[in-house]
Amino acid sequence: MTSKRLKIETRDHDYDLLIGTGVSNQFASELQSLGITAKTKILLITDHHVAPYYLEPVKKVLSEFQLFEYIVQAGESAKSLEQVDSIITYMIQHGFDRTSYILALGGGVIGDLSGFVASIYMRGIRFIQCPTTILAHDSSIGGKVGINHPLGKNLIGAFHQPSFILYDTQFLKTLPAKEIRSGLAEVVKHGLIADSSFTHWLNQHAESLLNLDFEALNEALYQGSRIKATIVKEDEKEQGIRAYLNFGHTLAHAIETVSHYDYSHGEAVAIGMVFATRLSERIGYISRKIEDYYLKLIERFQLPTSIPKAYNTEEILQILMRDKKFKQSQIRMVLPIEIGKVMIVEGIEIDLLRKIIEEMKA
Ligand SMILES: NC(=O)c1ccc[n+]([C@@H]2O[C@H](COP(=O)([O-])OP(=O)(O)OC[C@H]3O[C@@H](n4cnc5c(N)ncnc54)[C@H](O)[C@@H]3O)[C@@H](O)[C@H]2O)c1
Ligand SMILES: O=C(O)C(=O)C[C@@H](O)[C@H](O)[C@H](O)COP(=O)(O)O
Ligand SMILES: [Zn+2]
Repeated sequence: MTSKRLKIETRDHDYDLLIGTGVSNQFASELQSLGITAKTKILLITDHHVAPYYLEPVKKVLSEFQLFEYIVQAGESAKSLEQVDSIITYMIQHGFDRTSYILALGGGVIGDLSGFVASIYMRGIRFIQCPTTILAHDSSIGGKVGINHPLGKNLIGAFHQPSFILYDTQFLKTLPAKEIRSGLAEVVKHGLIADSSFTHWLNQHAESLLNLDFEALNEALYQGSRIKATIVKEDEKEQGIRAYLNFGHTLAHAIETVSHYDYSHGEAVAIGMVFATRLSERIGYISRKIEDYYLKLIERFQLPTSIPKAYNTEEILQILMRDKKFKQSQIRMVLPIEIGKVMIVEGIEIDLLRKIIEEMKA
């Protein structure tokens, strides 16, 4: 595909997402147009899986800038206060100031961690997202940045919008199969919450997407990003419809925590979407036929749809009760009402959640 540009509009500032196979060769000129000069310090943050593939190529295209690098251990454990502390110490020691930038080169973990550091370093500096996973088409847009607490996922964070997103889909060619499937779960989520024709398109293109057919992939990532950008524009701080982007996440975050992150985020979201769909059918918002359509779609992407028997239901429920969508202990969830449409439902009975969790332990 030729590259595409999408404007992300937020109250704080607008910024561009530049997406396409090979767009990293435009990286330097894009940074210049943001006003970044050779005097600006840029801290490249990446992880130890991504670094061997892409750190040197990115440093090469950005060689005219004053680059520093910080490599963290790959995986969810990097989203921790200890990691934030070490990066901030490095930045202070290396003279980073309020004109400096952070560049997040990696998946959602690196984007969330780097963005969080940017949001608090000297009360906030600018940052750039350079996503390297399919999933990060979601995490790089919209400014939700943060880290985990041992008691739960993403419980510490901020809203801090990036200044620019450069998404070179060529970087996806080294993704392990598990991460391809995981990222596609969030693409499917974008279809299911907002666009029935995109959902049907995804159903037809599951195989090409799983095989990293770049034409299909670029299209899917652009459409998913467009859906996310539209929602973020309308409700940047999640006062209303931004919660739709949380479809599947109420249970997902609990599954990730209970599994000690053995389940990837996208896998857990897949289980969570099946859970929310089943709940919606039980309450009577959707038919069994639509429930089946959702289940089959998620299965087509080779994603998990059940909960391991060994997981303790009461522990899952306890973690789930800390969901950020709940208000004054009232259970609020995003449930599907037709293909491509969801709504927020309040006052769900905990016993019904318990029953469905038990049923899903196939
Ligand atoms: N802020 C948001 O709006 C938002 C949205 C969705 C998810 N998230 C967060 O994103 C995180 C999940 O992101 P993720 O799935 O990208 O996980 P990740 O960043 O852990 O990446 C997954 C794995 O793939 C490796 N990897 C990354 N790019 C690679 C490449 N090009 N080639 C080979 N290996 C590569 C990583 O090292 C890691 O091992 C979760 O913490 C989730 O909570 C945030
Ligand atoms: O951007 C959003 O809003 C989302 O909910 C996107 C989700 O895919 C993402 O996993 C997000 O980090 C979840 O947010 P949280 O507020 O429930 O932690
Ligand atoms: Zn998510």
